[in-house]
Amino acid sequence: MRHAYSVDRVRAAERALMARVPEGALMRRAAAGLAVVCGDLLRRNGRVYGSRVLLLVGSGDNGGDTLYAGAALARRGAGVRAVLTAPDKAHPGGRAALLAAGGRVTGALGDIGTVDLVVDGITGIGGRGGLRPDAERLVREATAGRAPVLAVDLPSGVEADTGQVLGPAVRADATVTFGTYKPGLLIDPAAEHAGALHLVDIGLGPELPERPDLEALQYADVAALLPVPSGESDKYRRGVVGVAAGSERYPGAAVLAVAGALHGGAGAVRYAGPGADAVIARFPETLVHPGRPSEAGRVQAWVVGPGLGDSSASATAVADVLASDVPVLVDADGLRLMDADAVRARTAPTVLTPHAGEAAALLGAARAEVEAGRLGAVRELAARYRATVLLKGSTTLVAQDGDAPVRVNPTGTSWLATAGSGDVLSGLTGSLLAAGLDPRDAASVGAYLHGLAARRSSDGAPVAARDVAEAIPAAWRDVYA
Ligand SMILES: NC(=O)C1=CN([C@@H]2O[C@H](COP(=O)(O)OP(=O)(O)OC[C@H]3O[C@@H](n4cnc5c(N)ncnc54)[C@H](O)[C@@H]3O)[C@@H](O)[C@H]2O)[C@@H](O)CC1
Ligand SMILES: Nc1ncnc2c1ncn2[C@@H]1O[C@H](COP(=O)(O)OP(=O)(O)O)[C@@H](O)[C@H]1O
Ligand SMILES: [K+]
Repeated sequence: MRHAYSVDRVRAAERALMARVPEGALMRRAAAGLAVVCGDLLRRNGRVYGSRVLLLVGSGDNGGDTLYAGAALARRGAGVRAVLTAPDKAHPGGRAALLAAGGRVTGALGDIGTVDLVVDGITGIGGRGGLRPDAERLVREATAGRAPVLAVDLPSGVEADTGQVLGPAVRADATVTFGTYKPGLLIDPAAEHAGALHLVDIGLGPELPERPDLEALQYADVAALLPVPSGESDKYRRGVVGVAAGSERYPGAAVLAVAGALHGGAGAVRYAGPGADAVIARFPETLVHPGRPSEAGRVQAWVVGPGLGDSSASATAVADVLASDVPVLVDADGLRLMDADAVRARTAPTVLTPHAGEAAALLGAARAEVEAGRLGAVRELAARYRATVLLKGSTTLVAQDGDAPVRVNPTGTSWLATAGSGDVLSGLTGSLLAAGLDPRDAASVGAYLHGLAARRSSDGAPVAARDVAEAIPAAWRDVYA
């Protein structure tokens, strides 16, 4: 599991650790780790000795880390120049170390044409509200060349706790972060500014609380959660998932949701609705019923919503499913048709899977607001609907009502932004629910496999939703291996 902690908790842990170690030890550890990554980057296109490194140094400890790392590079023969945003406030120890190692300190940027690496040490966890105008100008000019940009702790200007980008911010090729990930490194739009992530251990682990603010499943976590049949299993014990999706107008949504559901670990898929003929033509293994969900037979979880359209029959299907006593996943048109009180009154789990536009409609906000502040939006929805909420998009987040950490999905590709791929995800996730995963696990494992399947089937080229569904078994095998 990859964890992220908010700034307050990072600072509290740092205070506890600092009380136990010699003064300056943490900054030395951070700077040493930073210098190693700088060295690796420089060696990719040459070597450290004789290379030219430009440090952008702010007035806090983020600048201090950067100056000490610059000193280490200067000792290895790099030509290191530091531009200070506030010369009288730069970290005195770091500045002295750089000068003693033969580095230079200036107030002006000078020629950037020959620079091999730009290190952004303007702000870390102490930065707020985007870069100030003078820092913004410096960053713009310093990063106009071809040299890679490495951010220290965080790309300066992004919000560490939320992933918001409230003003101008550094765009880095890579970020070296200390002690633990911060939420902003994992959530777009800030995550897009961070590039490749490197975590440097400074000994903070034992001081951090057990429960992170954010977590990301890794291969091994997902493998441990996948429902795998045993000798005792039969199709009913593995769970039956019901799919209430599609309409005369959108029969394809029914087919795609069923395609996802067939690959999610349930033992059987029941389909209820007007797309029965289309479903059976494509997937003869489906148990179909042309009428309402409550008459379709017993299931262990329902998926309702994709392609339902607006008819009275679709409203009935949503109400039917919400009245059931099994876990329910509501997606797409179902999110519009559902009665909020009926959702809140449910005793079995409910999973809502909106994209940003649907989330905005549920919150009475603008879509852009949701996209800019995903973490706040997903938490708010989970609390309002007393549900598990999977917010789709460039960063998929899963939040549950209560204080469990929010999950951020590490897989996926922007090629997933294609019609129908959400239908596949809802079927897949519903199938995991029917197989017995708890709602938070089902949603995060569903998103993980879906993203991996998309990457596998895309491999850098456009994909269609059905390609994603077909690649789910390969993604499953990847994880399980
Ligand atoms: N606290 C610790 O024990 C450790 C901290 N470390 C480093 O220290 C950093 C935190 O240091 P600080 O708390 O001094 O804070 P920062 O260095 O992140 O930033 C604070 C400084 O930036 C200025 N600033 C704030 N917002 C700005 C903006 N929008 N534009 C331009 N300047 C702005 C402030 O005036 C302040 O002087 C971490 O990110 C990390 O890099 C590491 O050395 C590891 C140990
Ligand atoms: N920019 C993006 N980067 C990564 N994944 C994305 C992006 N945009 C959308 N997705 C993913 O693509 C899928 C689209 O789902 P959805 O919006 O419901 O589409 P549809 O309704 O057409 O099925 C979701 O899994 C979502 O997370
Ligand atoms: K920084």
